[in-house]
Parts: sequence; structure tokens; C-alpha cells
Amino acid sequence: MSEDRLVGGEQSVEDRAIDAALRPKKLDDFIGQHRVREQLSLVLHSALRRGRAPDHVLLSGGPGLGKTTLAMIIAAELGAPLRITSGPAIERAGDLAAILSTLSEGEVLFLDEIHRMARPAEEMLYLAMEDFRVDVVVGKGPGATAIPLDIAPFTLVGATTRAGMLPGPLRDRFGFVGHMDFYDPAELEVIVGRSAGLLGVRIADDAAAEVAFRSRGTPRIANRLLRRVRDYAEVRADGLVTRDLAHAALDLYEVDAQGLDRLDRAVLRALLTKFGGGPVGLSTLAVSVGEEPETVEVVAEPFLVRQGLLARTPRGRVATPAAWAHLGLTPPAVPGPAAPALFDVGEEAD
Ligand SMILES: Nc1ncnc2c1ncn2[C@@H]1O[C@H](COP(=O)(O)OP(=O)(O)OP(=O)(O)O)[C@@H](O)[C@H]1O
Repeated sequence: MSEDRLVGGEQSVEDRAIDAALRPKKLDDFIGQHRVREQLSLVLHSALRRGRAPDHVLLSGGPGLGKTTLAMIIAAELGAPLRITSGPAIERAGDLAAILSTLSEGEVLFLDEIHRMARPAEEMLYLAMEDFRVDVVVGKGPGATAIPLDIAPFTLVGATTRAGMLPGPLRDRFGFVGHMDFYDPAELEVIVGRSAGLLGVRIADDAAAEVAFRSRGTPRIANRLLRRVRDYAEVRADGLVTRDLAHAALDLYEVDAQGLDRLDRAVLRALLTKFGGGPVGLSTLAVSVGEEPETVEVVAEPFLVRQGLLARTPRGRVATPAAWAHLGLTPPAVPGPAAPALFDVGEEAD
């Protein structure tokens, strides 16, 4: 469901075509993520100096934050070929063996969604990462034998949106782990400006800021919103994206000033108007907006929590004061501690 959303972080079919064109190719052109960039630069440059393949790299962070882009940059900086695959594509250990055994020396293997790889493949990967060796099992049952096969030294770049789901032994085999954070609006503004240049979109600075601000800290969403405001400016005006046009276009697509879309607001509104701000259970909240609990939990809630609009508590979902303010509603008066009884002078309390 989230793939259909203008503000979903996952890659849509349209994104796939355009993502490649908008990817920075060098570490110096990669905007934001200063810490990861600097750490990675050291890892890569020291490996280049030593003439050795660098340590394996794990990149963790939400969808659309630039993990694939960084993997491509790593290969480019090393001047090495890049092979791309993903966890779900590796269903059996044999699938992985086929890839590993055909890697050339120094090649970078990008394994996206590494947390979704099949278990037996994962175990094969441990050995490959550590000793550049795979054990190919020949035969079945008691007669099965493992034939060790040397593979060329390579660098694994793993990407995951769920670092916590990776088994410890796998995590420990990465020499460098980079945690990618959400981008701040100033960084996204630079990304929007850069992408506009590449796509030939004329956009005013304050319009780029407007797009950046509504992009939920995510470059992929920023690039997507940029394309929608471009369409609007081309059809309804002369193509120049001004702040007012960006505003009008994003309002039309129901992406509000804080980056919330229709679903986010529906969840928040139900929480406030039907349940007085909570606490309310997830399934009750989901039914009230006509969605599956999973959709509410996975698609809407993380951003609402991150924006400080909703809190998950053991008793259920609760709206924060900022949620009332965001939807322009007044919270019900909080029944304070019982007011002290008033007595006439001279009268004593019991
Ligand atoms: N730091 C950045 N500077 C400029 N553009 C960026 C940056 N990070 C990401 N982008 C752009 O955002 C888009 C999405 O990036 P990318 O595909 O690398 O994200 P991802 O984290 O790999 O996503 P997923 O988890 O869905 O695979 C690309 O078009 C890329 O050009």
C-alpha cells in the first residue's frame, strides 16, 4: 500500500526510472549524512592506499535515504565493478554460491534487504565474508560432502532497513556499520535544487524549501514531490515553480505543511475526534479509518511518532498536544486534581 503513496519511502515504478538519473556518483556529491560520509571516506581511502579490498560495509536506515546510492559510490570510488542483488532474491544457498563464485577480485557485492535472506544462505555468507571461501554441498543425506571453494576477495555492502533484525554473527562480520539518518530540511533543499538542475526544472529557492520541508526527511520523497510540482507548474503556469505554485500543487496532492498525507491525517483525526485523543487500541483505531491494523502501524504511525504527534503506550495510541494543534482542534479540558473545597471563614474542614 505504501508504494502507492506520494509520501511513501519505498521505490515506485516511476521512481525506478528516475532514481538512477538523480543519483550522485561521487562521495563528494553525496549530500548530508556527514558522519557516515566521512567515516566511509576513511575506510575507502585507507583500503586504496593499502591496495586491499576494504572491510565489509553495512548501511542501515529507512527506505529512500540513499543506501543504494552509497553502494554505487563505494564501487565507483574503489574503481571496482558492482554486482547488485537482494535478500529476497536469494532463496537458497545455491543462489548465493552462484553469485559469490563468479565475483572478480575486488568486486563490490551490494546485497539490499540483507535481513530478508534465507537462513542457509546467511550461514554460507559468514564463511565467504570471513575466509573468502564457500562450502558447496554435493549430494544429499548422510553421503553429502562439503567441497570448499575459494572465492575472490570482495567487499560486501549490505543494506537493511532493520539493523535490529540481523543476527549478531552476521552484524559482527561487517567492519563498518553506517547508520543513515533522516535528512534535515536544509539538506533536502540542496537535494531538490540539484535534482531540479538535472531534470531541467526551474524552481525558486523558497519553492525548493517548501518541497524539502514536506518530504519527511527522505530524498526519494523530495525527488518525487519535485516531479509533481513540476507537472503542476507546467500545466497551470509557465513551468517556473514558485512557492505559491509548490504550495498549491502539494495541497492538491494532499501533502500538508508537515508532510502528512491523507492517511496520516485520517488516523490522527480519528484518534482526536472519535477517541478524545486516546488511549485507544491499534485495531480499533484502524477500523475507524477503514484500514488494516498493519497499514496504520507500518505506513502511518512511524512518521506520526517521529513528528511527535502520536505516542505508542502500553495502554494504546495517544495523541500529543501537538496533534491537536496540527489539526486546529481544541483538546478537551483535562479534569485536573480535585479542586480543594472552599469553606466559609471560620469553618473547619473535616
Ligand atoms: N544524499 C543524497 N544526495 C542526493 N540524492 C540522494 C541522496 N540520497 C538519496 N538520494 C536520491 O534519492 C533516491 C533514493 O535513493 P536510494 O535508492 O539510494 O535509496 P535507498 O536507501 O537505497 O532506498 P531503498 O531502501 O528503498 O533501496 C535516489 O534518486 C537518489 O539519487
